[in-house]
Amino acid sequence: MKPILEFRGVSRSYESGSGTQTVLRDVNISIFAGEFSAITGPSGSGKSTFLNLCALLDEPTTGEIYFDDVPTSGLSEALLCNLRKNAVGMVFQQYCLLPYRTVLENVLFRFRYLDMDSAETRKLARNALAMVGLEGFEDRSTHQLSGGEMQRVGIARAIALKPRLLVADEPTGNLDSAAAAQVMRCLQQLGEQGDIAILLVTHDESLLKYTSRHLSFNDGLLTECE
Ligand SMILES: Nc1ncnc2c1ncn2[C@@H]1O[C@H](COP(=O)(O)OP(=O)(O)OP(=O)(O)O)[C@@H](O)[C@H]1O
Repeated sequence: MKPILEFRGVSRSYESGSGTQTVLRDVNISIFAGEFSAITGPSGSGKSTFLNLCALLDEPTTGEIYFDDVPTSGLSEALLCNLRKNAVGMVFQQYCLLPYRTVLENVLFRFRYLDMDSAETRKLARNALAMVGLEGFEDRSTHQLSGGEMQRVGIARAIALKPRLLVADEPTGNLDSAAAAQVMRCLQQLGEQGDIAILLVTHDESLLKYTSRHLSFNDGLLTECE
């Protein structure tokens, strides 16, 4: 099986007044469909930097990132933009929902700027809501939802276009343990369907029981944990 995403010799440095700070060092990893990977590590170890590279929001300083076997450094900004829109879904700690809009409107937001038939987008949005267990919630306003429900709307929005890769930065960071478990089970089920690779950054090691792979960063170095 070919990886969805492959890092070969990737490093990322930032320049500042005080010199160069290397945040990721020689990262080599392949990410496959059906995997649900947890990414842990101390604060400042490079987790979000890695996630931003995976979501193609940033570029390596050295090395190459392959998306579906294609080296991304050779892609035009238009093609990269297309990949970001269609092939990558993102879930945020703060949910980032439109306030006082319905659940369905929030998921439909994923289709803005896309030239798609509205009957088709509504069908995809409803399917995505069903996949996260929110069938029947379509017409509720987001301010009537619990935190766990809001995050599942965030996941539905992220998967509505059937991305190849789902990246989630601390998606349970604002949730109590019961709601966090609900969100993790939802992500686990999505991963088990086998079409998508899920990358989850978390500080909470108790969530590792839901994931199929554990990657850990320490001072910019990636370790695969057993
Ligand atoms: N755009 C940037 N410019 C300069 N330095 C940056 C930038 N983004 C991140 N850094 C630095 O890179 C290092 C790693 O940051 P990153 O956000 O990837 O860590 P993290 O492991 O996600 O941390 P946390 O768990 O606190 O979110 C930090 O020292 C941070 O200050």
